[in-house]
Amino acid sequence: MADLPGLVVTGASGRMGQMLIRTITSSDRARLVGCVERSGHDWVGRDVGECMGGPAMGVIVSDDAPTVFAKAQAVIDFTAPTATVEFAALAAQAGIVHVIGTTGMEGDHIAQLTPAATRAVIVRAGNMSLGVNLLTRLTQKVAAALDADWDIEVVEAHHRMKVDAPSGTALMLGEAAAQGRGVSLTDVRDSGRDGITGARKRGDIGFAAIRGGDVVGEHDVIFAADGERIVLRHLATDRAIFARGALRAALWGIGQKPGEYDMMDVLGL
Ligand SMILES: NC(=O)C1=CN([C@@H]2O[C@H](COP(=O)(O)OP(=O)(O)OC[C@H]3O[C@@H](n4cnc5c(N)ncnc54)[C@H](OP(=O)(O)O)[C@@H]3O)[C@@H](O)[C@H]2O)C=CC1
Ligand SMILES: O=C(O)C1=N[C@H](C(=O)O)C[C@H](O)C1
Repeated sequence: MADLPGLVVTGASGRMGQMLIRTITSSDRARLVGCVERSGHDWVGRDVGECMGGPAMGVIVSDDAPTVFAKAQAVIDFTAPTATVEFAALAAQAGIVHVIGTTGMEGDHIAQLTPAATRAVIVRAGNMSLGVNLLTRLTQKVAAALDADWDIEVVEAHHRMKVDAPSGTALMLGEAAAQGRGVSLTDVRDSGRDGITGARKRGDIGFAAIRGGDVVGEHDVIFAADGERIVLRHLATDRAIFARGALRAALWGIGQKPGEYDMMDVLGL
């Protein structure tokens, strides 16, 4: 057991934090060696199992990331962009793998990961599930096969607590569609339509976001032409799919050279 790779979870109290803790502690391929929450959080200093309403796990939640990272081979981080940038520097200092599930990262956040990736492995993806990563490849292939007579729209739905839009997954799918078409998403992205928007511009890739209830995550990529429509769809009904993907990414990352990777690399897609 002590030989298994040691993993840390940041944002331990979050929806994904708790799912990751359950996934790691029920796996026979890794062990949980630390949990991090921000200073002042009422879980800090308490056993994480008890915080989650179950038996003690022997892991005390800490707000001291550098000390906890020093005991681990990888950290799995589903938090928020500013926190993730800070954790990337600390993971690089400790020389451990940093698996990033955090979405809503803007260009400047992503640029700040580059120095860390010269010293350590970073695996980052807007969606860690096998299904979505397969859908991403399919989207690229379908987009490559069709011309701009086919309008591309990405529609996503998530729970009422989600703070970023379009979702990280929607952007992954949009990027794949743009790549398939041989264009840059920045040049053709159309998100947040409201009011008199004018007719749709040929070649644009549109995004629409629905927020409500407890929806785990739903994504449609629609290819709409005159007289016909293709819809590629992924429905997530359980956050365990993301946690399993993140665990797989952490174990894969431990054997790699420093650099920035994504789930396509991990899954070999
Ligand atoms: N890539 C993927 O496959 C998936 C990605 N996600 C993404 O993961 C992220 C988290 O989602 P979810 O678990 O639902 O969100 P939650 O809000 O439930 O959890 C976020 C956690 O991060 C902590 N956190 C936020 N900011 C900081 C900070 N500055 N320092 C330390 N901790 C911080 C929060 O602590 P506090 O409560 O104190 O704010 C909380 O514990 C989102 O970006 C989401 O889009 C989600 C699912 C799948
Ligand atoms: O915030 C979420 O919940 C999710 N976020 C990711 C995203 O932004 O795509 C992945 C998944 O859809 C759930």
